[in-house]
Amino acid sequence: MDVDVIVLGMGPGGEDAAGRLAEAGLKVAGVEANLVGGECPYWGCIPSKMMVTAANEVAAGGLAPDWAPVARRIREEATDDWNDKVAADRFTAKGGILVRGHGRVTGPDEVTVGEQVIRASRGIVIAGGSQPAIPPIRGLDGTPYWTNHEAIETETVPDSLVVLGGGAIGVELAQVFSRFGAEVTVLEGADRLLSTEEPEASALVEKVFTDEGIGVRTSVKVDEVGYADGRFTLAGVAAERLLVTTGRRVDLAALGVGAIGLDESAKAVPVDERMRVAEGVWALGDAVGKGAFTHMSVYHADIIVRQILGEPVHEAEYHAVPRVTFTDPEVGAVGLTEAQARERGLDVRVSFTDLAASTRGWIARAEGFVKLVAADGVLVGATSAGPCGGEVLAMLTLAVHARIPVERLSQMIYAYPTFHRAVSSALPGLLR
Ligand SMILES: Cc1cc2nc3c(=O)[nH]c(=O)nc-3n(C[C@H](O)[C@H](O)[C@H](O)COP(=O)(O)OP(=O)(O)OC[C@H]3O[C@@H](n4cnc5c(N)ncnc54)[C@H](O)[C@@H]3O)c2cc1C
Ligand SMILES: NC(=O)c1ccc[n+]([C@@H]2O[C@H](COP(=O)([O-])OP(=O)(O)OC[C@H]3O[C@@H](n4cnc5c(N)ncnc54)[C@H](O)[C@@H]3O)[C@@H](O)[C@H]2O)c1
Repeated sequence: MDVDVIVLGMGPGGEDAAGRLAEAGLKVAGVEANLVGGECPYWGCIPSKMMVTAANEVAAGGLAPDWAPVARRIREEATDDWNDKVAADRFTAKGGILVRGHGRVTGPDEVTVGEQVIRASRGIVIAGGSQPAIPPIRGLDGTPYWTNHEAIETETVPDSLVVLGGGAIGVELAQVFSRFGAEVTVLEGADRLLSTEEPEASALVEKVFTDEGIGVRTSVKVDEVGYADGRFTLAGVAAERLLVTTGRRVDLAALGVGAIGLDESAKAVPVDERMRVAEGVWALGDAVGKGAFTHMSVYHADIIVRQILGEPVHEAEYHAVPRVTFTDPEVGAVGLTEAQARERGLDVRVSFTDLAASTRGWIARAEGFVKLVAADGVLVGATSAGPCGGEVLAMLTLAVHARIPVERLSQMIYAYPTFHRAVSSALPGLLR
């Protein structure tokens, strides 16, 4: 088959790129091995945030800890029982050609799916996303451990759960299952949860978890997993279920990118600032290792689509990448942490404000904080943790993205009494 563009992988980034290119009148083949929409709508962001929303209502006392309606909502509203007909129809209605199956790049303008060879005259977009990275722990292979897929699909809450890996997925799901009645222990290899975020964020989440009865063990090295009589045992903890959330990996060999001269043992598909891999080949999203977030996939897709359509395009920038971990309290962060800024040799200034010191924080009895990291008179990073940490993050993302001088930010009027007013309390600490 001859087309204009092949999009290999129809996750959030691939689906967006393929749909927009098809709408613009190009002949687009979207290749998908599993479900059109990818990880985010079926096993990631959307169902996990439905779980988080329900868990927060349980914790607030507004909802009984009954899992059945949560599982039903995920099945009926989020995933259509893990059926992508709506998404597939949406793409074909735009004129796109959906090719189901596992595709491999077999040349600079060619992707092969089973017996079918597809050739593209305008380009290939590699959008294969990522898969759970499973550590090579003795005894783990062959056991019925969960990844995010089984955790999202579950119709029952286990009586006990060990979560291996205290990153974003691990902490969000640990709190959900705990609030729905499971006895949960998080085992983290690093010396703190959310180890890539500010240490104050880790301390806050660890404190809240401990207060809620979630076991937290850090600096844990798991050498062996035992599984017998329906129970897992690892690092001295026994539980009905084991959820492995130890990061994600990109399988370059499965994408066949050796055919265009790439090292298939690399961790990610290498791209330049316009997401170009080679002449007529682009890549996006989790596959390029520049932040595994849906908003990054769609950001990349926009840069690629504009080039293919000959529209004005900007280069990808990574100084203001926002991320939100949807624990309660939420941890929102953008740009560099203090440690990362110091590692870069920047002349760093830091300021910290406890949310409880702000009027709204005090009224809401909120736990959280705002931490600002500045260099050369502009914010280079910030963390907003609290009940609306992900929303307070918006103004901080704008400030880091647009490099608004700290001085100018300190002249702004902050509505009273809001959580974001804590930012105005932290700013003077950067100016002194
Ligand atoms: C539990 C969980 C919660 C998350 N929560 C959030 C959140 O709150 N906010 C956020 O921003 N991000 C979140 N993420 C991350 C987000 O889901 C991913 O960053 C996003 O889905 C990546 O999009 P993508 O388009 O790069 O790839 P993916 O979503 O991984 O999709 C890639 C697609 O390509 C297909 N594919 C791969 N290889 C081939 C091949 N060779 N041939 C054919 N098809 C192929 C796959 O089947 C898949 O459908 C979460 C992830 C998880 C697991
Ligand atoms: N709210 C969000 O935006 C959101 C939510 C979930 C996931 N995501 C995305 O998905 C990505 C993957 O999530 P994740 O939580 O799987 O990965 P992660 O890389 O964020 O965290 C993995 C954690 O597991 C630990 N770990 C690794 N190997 C271990 C081992 N053998 N024993 C014990 N601990 C071990 C790491 O130290 C790390 O803390 C995230 O980085 C994020 O980009 C985003």
